[in-house]
Amino acid sequence: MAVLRVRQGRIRKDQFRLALRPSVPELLLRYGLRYVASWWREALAVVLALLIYRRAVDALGPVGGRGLLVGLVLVVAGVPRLRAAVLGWLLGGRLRRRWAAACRACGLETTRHTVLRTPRIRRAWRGAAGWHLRITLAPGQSVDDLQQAAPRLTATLKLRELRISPNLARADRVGAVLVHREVLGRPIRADLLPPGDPGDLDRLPIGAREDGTAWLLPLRGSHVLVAGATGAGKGSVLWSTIRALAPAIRGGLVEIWACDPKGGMELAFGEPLFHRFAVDTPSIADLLADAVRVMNRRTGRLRGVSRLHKPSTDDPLIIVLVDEIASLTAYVANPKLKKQIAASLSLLLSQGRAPGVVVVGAVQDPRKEVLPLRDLFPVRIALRMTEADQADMVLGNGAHDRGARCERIPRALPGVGYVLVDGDPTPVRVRAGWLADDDIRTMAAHHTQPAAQPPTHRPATPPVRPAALPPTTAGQGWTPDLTAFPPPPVGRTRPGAPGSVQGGGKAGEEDDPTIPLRGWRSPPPPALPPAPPSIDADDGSPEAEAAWRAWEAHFPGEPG
Ligand SMILES: Nc1ncnc2c1ncn2[C@@H]1O[C@H](COP(=O)(O)OP(=O)(O)OP(=O)(O)O)[C@@H](O)[C@H]1O
Repeated sequence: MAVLRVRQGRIRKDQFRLALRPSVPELLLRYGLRYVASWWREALAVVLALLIYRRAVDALGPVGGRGLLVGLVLVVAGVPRLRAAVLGWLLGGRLRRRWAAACRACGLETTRHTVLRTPRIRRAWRGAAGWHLRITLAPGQSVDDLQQAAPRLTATLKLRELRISPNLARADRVGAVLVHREVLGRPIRADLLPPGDPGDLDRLPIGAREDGTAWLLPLRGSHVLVAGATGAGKGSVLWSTIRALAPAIRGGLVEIWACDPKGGMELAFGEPLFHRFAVDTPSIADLLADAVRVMNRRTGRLRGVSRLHKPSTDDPLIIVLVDEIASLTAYVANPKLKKQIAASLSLLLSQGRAPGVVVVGAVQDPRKEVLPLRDLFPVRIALRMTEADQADMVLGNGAHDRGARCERIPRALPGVGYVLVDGDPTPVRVRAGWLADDDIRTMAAHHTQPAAQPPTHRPATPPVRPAALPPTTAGQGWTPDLTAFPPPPVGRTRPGAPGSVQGGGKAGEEDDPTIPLRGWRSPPPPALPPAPPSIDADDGSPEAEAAWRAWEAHFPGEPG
């Protein structure tokens, strides 16, 4: 600080001097003020505690006073919200000091009116994974400056991760999450998640979020894309979704039309849950063509009546579930089939949301060349990726900078990924529930479809013996009572033998995972319908109409 001294009212060259060194009182004042500004919260807390103690001693005596103080501390420590508020208030001061020092060290300091400024924490609260901040940028800064400095700030503040997200309403404000610990480190048992409500398909509980709340997937009126490298846990997202849908499947409100282009390796052991199941390219093409036809009919029926299909037992929500969707869009060798599949998928993705034909797809490689329809999925989940730019391909531009560091998710954490929730641009870290093979077997045995359905290919396994269904009250929060359906006895039998249901797990992971159903004789397999006409042939000609009528004769329950 420079002090200008003027003598005799006029400034002359030899009549003033600059005091370049601060005086002792100045130093005392400066550091005293800084100390008070830094520690005033702690000091205030001590003063308040002493005041309360003195008052309590006056009123209740020394023992009563101490008891009251201890009681107060216990109440604050015992009530999580109170504890978080008090700790947040107390530690917030120290956090602000550390943050300001880190910003200075990382060059995030600007000068205004000779005052040095750093991005300022306006609000801070502690979450399960670390601190959540609301920050006001210093003059002359933008959110990009903070995002560029994020790796340096992460190291300076000794964090696991730092996520910076812009505030869409004000350019000078940003949100930040200082992640200190991995809260999704342990697998989440899907059977411990809340069961899906058959009436609420907008919020399916399929895992947990980093803040400890349930990860809810909106499915009705949407399409969902799950992207991740091999072994990233895409299967667990698909199975958790099926688990959450199981009560609705059983209640007849949802039909799953499953396609497993990998020859049934991933989905085959949930086959009893599926309304239709296809494992080879021609039958998948037929399944998708049929989904397009149902969608077109529904669109015609709903036109002018409703803008969003409401699932009912007569008109269920159809979920076209595709594992490794790139096998259908990029790796099909037959050009005609490839074209037909591409046409069906584009129609379903562009028009299927409103009439209740929803696509849920998994993909390893999210590049546009592999999945040109990527942008037609409104809900996207990015699991572990191999390259940094793939997070942006899935979640949108800038997602990686805002914290979706998918390439840094450890291999040891399958099922962990990032999603965007409720239009918030900050990616939320999530982990899908994990269903062991036995859980999938039990679920498949307990939640079979209400009625046998015409399959697109001859089922590899006989249907599970049907259990008596409890009365369902669709849409009124019915939850399945699993205790009413004891699991079938588990034992060893020849895989694929009559009277056995193929077990779960990836093929080859378990040597003989089968469930024998003693005394149960397989019913004869249902008559196979003729091959469906291709959608290219649906040109309104009498021949095409006749072909479709022959095909539809096999589906008496199909809404016309
Ligand atoms: N949510 C999860 N929690 C715990 N473990 C999981 C989870 N998801 C997957 N795993 C484990 O990771 C392994 C690989 O998962 P999964 O088969 O679902 O990956 P994927 O992405 O579908 O791989 P691929 O594309 O090769 O089929 C599983 O066998 C399982 O052991």
